[in-house]
Amino acid sequence: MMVLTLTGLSVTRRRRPVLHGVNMILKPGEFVGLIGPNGAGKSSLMEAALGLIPFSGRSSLARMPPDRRARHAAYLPQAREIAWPVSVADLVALGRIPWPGGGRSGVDRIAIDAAIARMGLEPFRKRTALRLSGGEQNRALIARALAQDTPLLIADEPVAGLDPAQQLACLRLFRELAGEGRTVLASIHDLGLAARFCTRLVLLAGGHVLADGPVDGVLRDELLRRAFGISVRRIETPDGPAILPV
Ligand SMILES: Nc1ncnc2c1ncn2[C@@H]1O[C@H](COP(=O)(O)OP(=O)(O)OP(=O)(O)O)[C@@H](O)[C@H]1O
Repeated sequence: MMVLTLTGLSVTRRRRPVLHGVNMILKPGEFVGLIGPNGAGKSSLMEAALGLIPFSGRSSLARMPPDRRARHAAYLPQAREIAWPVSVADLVALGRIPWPGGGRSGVDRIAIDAAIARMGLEPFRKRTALRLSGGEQNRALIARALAQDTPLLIADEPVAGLDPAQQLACLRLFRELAGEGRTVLASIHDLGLAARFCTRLVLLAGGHVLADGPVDGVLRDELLRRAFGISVRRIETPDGPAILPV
């Protein structure tokens, strides 16, 4: 069973085409890193796949009715906006709205507590989410997405603004989710982290998929030069490759 199928997905923004006929199939157990330069179309791809912006082509997710879609995919948008002064626990509980208990059942409470624990947010449970640091707010929003308990997690730059330890914890968690049979699609700018944790990479540039496949096949010099205009130095370490842009 496919978790997400995109066929010929194209997006035009302000009459400018920004995504050109993208095809992508995501399967259970994949942690797919979406890499590419600023403006490549990574956010547009995720927003169109979710049915949040107009597109042409086909997204299996966007075709679902909204209630089913919310039980199939959780989304961490690039803009981390918390609109109201709710507690961290209440913010995470919002992830349960698509489910029958709506955040108040015993099942909901278990999912909420598990998400809070997984993101190390117990000390902040009762604190107003607006009074957290930027990185802590980010973790609370990831916890909300985890509480949604969906087969697919779409995360736009989930490690932006996190300290190095939290970056590792977040990506390790996403890898664990994939190990549990879920699917994660996340845009990541740090190529070294993407290489270490993702099971597959998709390289996007100018709205086109330049490469899609195993990490080593995508992080090739010639492809990176075409996409980013840079070369990289790759240093193999016991923890995976360190990738230094030069
Ligand atoms: N709301 C918008 N209205 C008009 N154009 C937009 C809008 N959002 C993005 N764009 C344009 O669409 C193109 C793709 O942007 P997108 O945000 O999808 O790229 P991205 O790969 O996510 O970039 P980044 O790495 O900087 O987040 C860019 O040229 C951008 O200027």
